Amino acid sequence: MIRFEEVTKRYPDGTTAVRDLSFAVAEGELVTLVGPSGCGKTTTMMMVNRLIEPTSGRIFVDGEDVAAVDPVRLRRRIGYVIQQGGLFPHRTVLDNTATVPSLIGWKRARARARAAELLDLVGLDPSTYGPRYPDQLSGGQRQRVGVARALAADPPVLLMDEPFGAVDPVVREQLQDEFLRMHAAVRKTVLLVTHDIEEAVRLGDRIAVYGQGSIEQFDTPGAVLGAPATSYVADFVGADRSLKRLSVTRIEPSDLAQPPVARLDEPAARAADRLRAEGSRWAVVLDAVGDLHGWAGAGELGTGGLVRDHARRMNAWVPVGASLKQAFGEMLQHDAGWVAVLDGARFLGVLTPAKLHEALRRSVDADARGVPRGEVRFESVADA
Ligand SMILES: Nc1ncnc2c1ncn2[C@@H]1O[C@H](COP(=O)(O)OP(=O)(O)OP(=O)(O)O)[C@@H](O)[C@H]1O
Repeated sequence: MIRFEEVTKRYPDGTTAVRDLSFAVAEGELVTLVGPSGCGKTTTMMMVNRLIEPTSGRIFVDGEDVAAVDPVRLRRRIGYVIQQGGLFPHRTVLDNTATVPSLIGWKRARARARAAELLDLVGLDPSTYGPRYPDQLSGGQRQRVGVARALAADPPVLLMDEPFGAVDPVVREQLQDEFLRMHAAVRKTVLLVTHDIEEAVRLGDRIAVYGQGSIEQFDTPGAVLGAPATSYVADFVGADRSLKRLSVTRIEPSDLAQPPVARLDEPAARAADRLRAEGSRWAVVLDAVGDLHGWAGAGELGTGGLVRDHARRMNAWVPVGASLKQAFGEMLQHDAGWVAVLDGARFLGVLTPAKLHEALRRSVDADARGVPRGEVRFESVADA
């Protein structure tokens, strides 16, 4: 959808902002450009909508060389979000959001209806916020309006320059989550600039890590964190990259342990026999329809009665596909030695700290070798 071919930008004062840049962004893909200040990220982005012209090389959007497209027509097809939202201070939120549809000749009522729809999509009630002016909004709300405005004409491509940069970390994480949900629904091709590696990893399908004026590594978050291509990238992603990796590694069924399962209404002695046979000290307890209830220990089950007499509630669970970080968070929050992993309501297995560690190690190995995680085997301390 977006393709750079050997693009160089040299400013009149001799500064080379980017050198021989070649990369491509697939349709519907979200690529983050990350790197230290002054490395050329913004220059890269602004060449896509021709706010900056390259010195040499070519850039294609949807197969068309942008140099051959009228810049005004080009920008109508490309949404642009900048830090602080870049809103017009003297226009209401609704009119700000309706800017592009109005520019391309939509009737006022249609443009405003579309703007209201978009405000709703970014979590702002149009009847409350539509009539306000930008300075009557919080920083996070202004940024949402910026995103709504960029989406208003339904452009296939979205350029975002530090769109969540100007808010505190909590609001920032909220905005990122909302944006990811929205992106999953509307699936635009997105190029997003950030200097924050956490944000790059969290949002990007792939990440371009910039050195000075060129890309040092262009790969998935898992690969960048697990197998940095150069020592520069390793330094940039930081010594705690394994921790960051927790948030991008999704739980797969092959990661899970399968402890014995007992039903609430079965005789405890029968469950205790099963635990003994499997050499386990506890069982996961499911209710009559197979939903997670909690757990029960071998000792208590051995004293007879029904499983329900001994079962303890357990609320630590995550859906399959959640990140290892979420699973670890649940464990800590519930002070639990394991979390259940569910597919909808169906119990799939449990993640223990040892299994979590194993999943992390296998994902690093899988990325380095380019194979699926389920195929990676190794011995862990927990097996010994
Ligand atoms: N108009 C200009 N004239 C001369 N040099 C420029 C101009 N615009 C940018 N530069 C230089 O080009 C280099 C890349 O700038 P760019 O804005 O693309 O970096 P960036 O990675 O987006 O940085 P930041 O994260 O600080 O915004 C920098 O050295 C910058 O000083």
